Amino acid sequence: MRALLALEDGTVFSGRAFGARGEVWGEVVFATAMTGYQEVLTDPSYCGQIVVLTYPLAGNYGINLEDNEAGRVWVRGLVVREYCPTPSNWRSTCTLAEFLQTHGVPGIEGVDTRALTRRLREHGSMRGVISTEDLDPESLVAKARLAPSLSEEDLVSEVVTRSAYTIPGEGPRVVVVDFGVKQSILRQLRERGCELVVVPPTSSAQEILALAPQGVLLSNGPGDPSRLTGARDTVKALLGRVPLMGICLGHQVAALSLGARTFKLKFGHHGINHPVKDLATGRVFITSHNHGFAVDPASLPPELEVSYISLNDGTVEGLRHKFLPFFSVQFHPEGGPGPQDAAFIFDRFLELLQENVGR
Ligand SMILES: NC(=O)CC[C@H](N)C(=O)O
Repeated sequence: MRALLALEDGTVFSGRAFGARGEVWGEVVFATAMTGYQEVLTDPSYCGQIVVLTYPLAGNYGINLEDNEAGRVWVRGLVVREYCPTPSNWRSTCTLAEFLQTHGVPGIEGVDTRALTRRLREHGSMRGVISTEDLDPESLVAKARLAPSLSEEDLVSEVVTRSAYTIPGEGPRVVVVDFGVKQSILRQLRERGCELVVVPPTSSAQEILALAPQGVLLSNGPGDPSRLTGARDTVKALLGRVPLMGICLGHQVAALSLGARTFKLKFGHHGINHPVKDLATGRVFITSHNHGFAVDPASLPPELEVSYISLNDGTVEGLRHKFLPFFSVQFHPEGGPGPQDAAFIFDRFLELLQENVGR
């Protein structure tokens, strides 16, 4: 069955449908990881986006029961060069197309993803529509132009927990403020023995402090961080009262709470081999990235310092507070997908909790 992908700049790509039938719109972004499509599809940070995989073959190792980052697919649509309907892997329980069908998400294959990626790289991320129903290119382009931008959508409230829940552990109690948390982040904290209380992002500072946490983790999540003014004020009230760590959206919200600004990157960082440099040691780490926004270094207040930068484009990739127990990373120390070379960041967080015991 034929499917079309139309972009707001008027470009239309024709391909074959796989996965669910239907029509979806979203911000079209390219992701450069060669593996890890299951983690990408289920990462709540991708809510609102149509993902183009630059690696030309998808589906060859199927879908398994262990690699989900959430209980459902969050990307709105998937674009690939070639879909493999015959997966071969001992863990595979279904095909990529079946997985997309189950979750009602359309895929389109047979697209010249190299040409598409070059266009996104030149023009920046764009709104787009995938359809298996409306095969009129002009009408689809018009729909792409009418679609809301990512910044106009309230995506965080779509993906988060409605009520708090606890994951038991023998170690320090950590409150995770859920903006769309990935399972891999919770896993990293659980492996270090933490007792986790995952709370909705609408929780107030008093509600969070009433849980007597030894630390608070601000999670990853979808959309434009500058929309989250309530969470920004909550983080401001928590700063200095409890050790804090932010990852990706959590990092951006924390920066905003300290008066910094965020801005939209042209086409974002979505991949698993992004080099970042630790400015304190000069050491370089290969890290997993998934962000379309970044903190403006010119807007940082004097009490915040940049701890990591991207070696690809100089983007701020980490922050540290000079006096208060707070640090954050824009990249993903948990991998999922991607290398866990920077998983020691979670150890740093636990050290920060220990340092602050009894304060
Ligand atoms: N993975 C994330 O938390 C992404 C943060 C934010 N939505 C961005 O695109 O920059």
